[in-house]
Amino acid sequence: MAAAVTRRVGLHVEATNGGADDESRRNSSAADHSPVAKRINDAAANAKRNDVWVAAQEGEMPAAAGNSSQPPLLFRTMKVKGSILHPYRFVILLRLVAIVAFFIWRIRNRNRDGVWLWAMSMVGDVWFGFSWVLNQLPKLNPIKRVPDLAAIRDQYEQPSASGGESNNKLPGIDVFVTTVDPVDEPILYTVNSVLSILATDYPVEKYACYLSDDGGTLVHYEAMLEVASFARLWAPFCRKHSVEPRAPESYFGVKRRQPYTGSVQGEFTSDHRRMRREYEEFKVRIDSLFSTVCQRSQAYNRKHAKDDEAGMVMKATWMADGTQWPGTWIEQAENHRKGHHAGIVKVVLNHPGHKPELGSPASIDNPFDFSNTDTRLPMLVYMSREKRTGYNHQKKAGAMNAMLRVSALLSNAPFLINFDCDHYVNNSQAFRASMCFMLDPRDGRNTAFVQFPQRFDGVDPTDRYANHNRVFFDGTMLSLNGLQGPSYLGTGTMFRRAALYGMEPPRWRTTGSVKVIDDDDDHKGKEYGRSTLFRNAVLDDAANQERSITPVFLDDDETTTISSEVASLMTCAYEDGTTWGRDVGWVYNIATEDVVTGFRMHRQGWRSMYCSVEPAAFRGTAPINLTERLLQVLRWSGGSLEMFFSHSNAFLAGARMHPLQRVAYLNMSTYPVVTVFILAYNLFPLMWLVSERYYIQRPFGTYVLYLVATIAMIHVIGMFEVRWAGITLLDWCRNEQFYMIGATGVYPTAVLYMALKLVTGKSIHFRLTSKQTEACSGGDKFADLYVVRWVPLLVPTIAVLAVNVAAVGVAVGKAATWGLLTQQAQHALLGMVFNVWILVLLYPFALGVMGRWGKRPAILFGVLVMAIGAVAVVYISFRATYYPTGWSEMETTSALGKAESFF
Ligand SMILES: O=c1ccn([C@@H]2O[C@H](COP(=O)(O)OP(=O)(O)O[C@H]3O[C@H](CO)[C@@H](O)[C@H](O)[C@H]3O)[C@@H](O)[C@H]2O)c(=O)[nH]1
Ligand SMILES: [Mn+2]
Repeated sequence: MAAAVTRRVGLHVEATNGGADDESRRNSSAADHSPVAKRINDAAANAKRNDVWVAAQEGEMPAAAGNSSQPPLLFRTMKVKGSILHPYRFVILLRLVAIVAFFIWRIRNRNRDGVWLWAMSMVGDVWFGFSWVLNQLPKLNPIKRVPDLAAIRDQYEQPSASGGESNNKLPGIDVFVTTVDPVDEPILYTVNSVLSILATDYPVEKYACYLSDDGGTLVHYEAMLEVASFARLWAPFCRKHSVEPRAPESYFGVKRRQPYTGSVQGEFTSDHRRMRREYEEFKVRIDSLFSTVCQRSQAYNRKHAKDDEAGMVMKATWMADGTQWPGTWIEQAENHRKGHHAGIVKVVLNHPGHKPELGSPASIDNPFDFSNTDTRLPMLVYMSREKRTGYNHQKKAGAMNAMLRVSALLSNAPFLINFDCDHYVNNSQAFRASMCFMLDPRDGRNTAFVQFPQRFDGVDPTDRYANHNRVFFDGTMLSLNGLQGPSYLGTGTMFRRAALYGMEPPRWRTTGSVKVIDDDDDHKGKEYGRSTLFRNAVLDDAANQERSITPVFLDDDETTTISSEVASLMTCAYEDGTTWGRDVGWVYNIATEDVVTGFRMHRQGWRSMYCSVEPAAFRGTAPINLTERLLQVLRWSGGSLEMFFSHSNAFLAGARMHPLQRVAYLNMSTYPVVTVFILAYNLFPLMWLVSERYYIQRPFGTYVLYLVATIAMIHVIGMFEVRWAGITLLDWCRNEQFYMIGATGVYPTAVLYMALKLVTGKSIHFRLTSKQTEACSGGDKFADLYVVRWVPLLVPTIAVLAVNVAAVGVAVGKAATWGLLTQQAQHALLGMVFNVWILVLLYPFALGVMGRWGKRPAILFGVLVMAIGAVAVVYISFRATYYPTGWSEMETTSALGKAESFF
């Protein structure tokens, strides 16, 4: 019943949003023709939507030079309307008062017997209260910002009168995609990610796409060659018919197609059909790459073995042009294995030049008529940094830093966007949308990064393990957006290159110049490394933030110097003796590089912006397998504690960080500690199993009353957040449940890990989150949900489950022994409410460890009832055997509980 209600609320909210989407989609198609009309429409749409959010004023306008008019604002700011915001803040205040009163009351009513228990629980409660404050304070002022695509078009993209080179002033963007393994991170995701980037709606000559392959596998490189050739059809097709999304797998997977918004509807159906066939063939080619490479290599190896006098069979992996692949080989060999191979850069697609190139009309060879469509493609680069044994490669952060340097020489865009290989561009206006924040006349120059929410495909419909994480992506992030800005979340983020280089934000620069521009060459060498070309690129970056990209053609003979310089930028040794990984680039020596990298920028005084658009800008995949999900949360919580014990501790942030932003970071780096107390409380019923006499606090009735009140208030606050964040009740419940699952099983491990690291100085290796693969699931889309992989991480939560089931059993047993109306039974039942609540929270976990049986929750309930019944029976018979004449403790207990007349 409850589930049905939730579902209905969910549907309702979705329907409302869906309506708004249609509205904005219609608007965006009209926008190309009339920006003014769009803005009017937008305002109307907003008026309809503003039952929660209302317009707000933000920032000072820069003084207009002379009599010229003010530059237009590129985004609008919204705040939560007063009738929701004020009561929300009031309840928070009320709860603050309540917990203070609670502590005072507890101290006044100290237990004289069992002080140790009382004191321990007191420490726990103080921590609960404190961490709640850390979590709640930064949420007082949520802000939403809406990019104005029409305004940025008006200002930066005037069509040129002559129709030749466009008069487009949008700055350049380097797009980074990281991958490691073509199997663990299915190559189909990676090629879709790159295709969606190549086909996105941003001027092609103004962005470049880089794929970093940490595995150094030939299959990845050849996949990029296939992508480049397929994109010659795919990108013009997307442009011609304005299709969305532009990742083919999702595009063809969409059930309900959007209304057509292109300009040649007549040709759409046949183009679409042909394109689908092309894509199917493309997928077959990608699938067969593994065997193609293998067979080719075998053939070459046999041939060379014949040529070779000694007849030695080589085990090399060969490229199509008959040369050996410099990266890792299928059969491992010296210098060609994982973690030990040369660096590789290959420009797969060169910079396209500035003039649009229309395609040809349909012909026998080419069934698509692209005669009115620009067929150019942006620059595409494959790279794999050098790896050597004995070096710490710093995982993703190391890969990102290598890309940051290499791209500085090849295209040097002032902005960059980074994606994990399992994320793709879902809304082709996304790049432009984030640019609205970077170029806004108010505080754009001080904006280091624009973070988009992460949205996921392939999550089971009820989102058992809270993969969508809407409470975080829509609640927490909008709150930070009202402070200094959202934290960096690792993927779907646009950066200002200068901020990654560790430069100061303009508003904090004392002179007009930037830190990097000083003539002390030695100093720069220490910061950025030896490469002069790279240091010059850094200077260029500091000088001009609105530049286009500066293409370099690696194949050119004159650019051999650049080639060798690029090679040196990718070596392991390049960073030796520099500040890479600390003051420059992505931050090292931590399990999660993302939050700390953003933190470094915030402490320098940069701000960040949250950009949530409809339809979602980017989408990705998330682990729906319980073990995978828990391991992911383990890495995050471990990384968060590491952050606390590092130079990135929030207390050390310095004066430029917004005070509440600092509180938020403190919360982000201490939250797993709560597990100590949660575990203690959750396992406490164990004591009730042994004896009746343990009380945390007396008078027990008042204590419970306080608990119920403070917990209820958390939920009331939660309901306000559900309302302003625009999420569903289900999202919220899942979040509560997964919090408990994490806090009982994962956080203890994280705390232990951190303690070990502090003592031994050694950190543990976290593995890659493996992505779900439909291929191995035999048709069941959510098969991963039903696979249990046993890891020690599961044990504490199972223990908590068992203890609480037993406690319910004992409570039932007591009620049966003493009769419902006795005080013993009432206390037991009251305690039981707590146990049942824990069980409800852990319900998804229980389903998860059941594996395939979890498909039928009825079985779980059956087992539960039996277990509870069994414990109850054991209790009753135990009582009957040892206290056959009645309860000797009865008098003691009621004597102790004089003040418990409440019940
Ligand atoms: O040695 C490595 C290891 C990882 N990666 C890439 O890093 C990304 C993230 O790794 P993954 O294992 O998928 O982590 P997730 O848990 O899925 O990622 C989340 O958490 C990470 C921080 O722990 C963030 O960096 C990610 O952006 C965020 O999506 C992937 O693209 C990998 O290909 C590398 O390039 N080199
Ligand atoms: Mn991921």
